[in-house]
Amino acid sequence: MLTFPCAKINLGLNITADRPDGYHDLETVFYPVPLTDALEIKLMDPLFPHDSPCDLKVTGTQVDCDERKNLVVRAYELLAADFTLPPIHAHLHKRIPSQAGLGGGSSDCAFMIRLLDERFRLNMGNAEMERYAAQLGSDCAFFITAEPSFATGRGEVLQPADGPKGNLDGYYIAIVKPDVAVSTRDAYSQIVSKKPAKCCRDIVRQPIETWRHELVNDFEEPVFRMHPVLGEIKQKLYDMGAVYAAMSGSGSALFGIFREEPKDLATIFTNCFTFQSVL
Ligand SMILES: C[C@@](CO)(OP(=O)(O)O)[C@H](O)COP(=O)(O)OP(=O)(O)OC[C@H]1O[C@@H](n2ccc(N)nc2=O)[C@H](O)[C@@H]1O
Ligand SMILES: Nc1ncnc2c1ncn2[C@@H]1O[C@H](COP(=O)(O)OP(=O)(O)O)[C@@H](O)[C@H]1O
Repeated sequence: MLTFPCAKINLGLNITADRPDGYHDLETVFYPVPLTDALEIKLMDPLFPHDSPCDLKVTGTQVDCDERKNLVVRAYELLAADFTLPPIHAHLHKRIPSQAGLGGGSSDCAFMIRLLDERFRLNMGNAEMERYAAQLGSDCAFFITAEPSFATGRGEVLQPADGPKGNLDGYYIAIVKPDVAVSTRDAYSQIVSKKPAKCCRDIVRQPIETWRHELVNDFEEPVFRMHPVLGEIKQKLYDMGAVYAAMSGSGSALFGIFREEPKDLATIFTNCFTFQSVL
């Protein structure tokens, strides 16, 4: 059985408070984008010699973590503690860049939970799958439905991001991934949390032309200070005609939203993806 875990971008991201558990409260609009990994599972032959009941092979772009610690394996182990699951082979083909703020690892584990639920008829509803996903990472729960969502709490409290102006159907989204790695934990350590003047959910309901002046990702200021090239890429996306451009999550990927398909992006940026936003 095969599935395609998608990436996300953050339309606005405000870190609103420090929490006693060491995490931060935030407000963000998660928006799914059709840049995907591929994830397949197959039943393991009972005679196949195995160390782990989830035998994972990873291909494609590099992931900086041991296969046994991969979030796909951790999702299997989390469910295997509560459900009877047979041993499986999993194949993950990575296309979503890592340490990009695009939620690639989070998406893989949420899609693994969905895949296991469907294949082995675990009969979990979305709410139960979201609870499992949230145990693996703060933004994992969003990927269970991967619908545009307004997120609060650690990122796991989700509501539909309603409002027609938040729907980017027909627009082109360009994602640029510079050769800079940003650790999410380090990025959070640079943040001074505060409530925004206006909530990002309300701003994305406004006409997209207003976003440039109102929609903020709080990580940009400290991360651009550490890596000025990221601010330069954001400006370049505006110079190329983006109606809105920002960093995604804690970086280092930048995205631009365009009315017309941006031309020659690949000649300007070495690692970039463009697609029309159709949900
Ligand atoms: C910043 C965001 C914004 O969407 O995305 P990415 O840039 O990673 O895509 C998310 O909050 C990332 O969520 P996720 O990547 O799941 O984070 P986790 O694995 O739960 O936590 C990694 C580390 O980030 C910090 N962390 C994370 C979430 C949060 N609300 N407060 C935090 O302080 C903690 O230091 C934690 O140890
Ligand atoms: N399936 C996976 N894909 C990507 N990263 C993974 C995966 N499983 C575990 N990881 C670890 O999680 C970290 C964060 O995942 P990543 O996809 O880079 O998220 P983001 O770019 O949103 O911060 C990676 O640097 C890697 O060490």
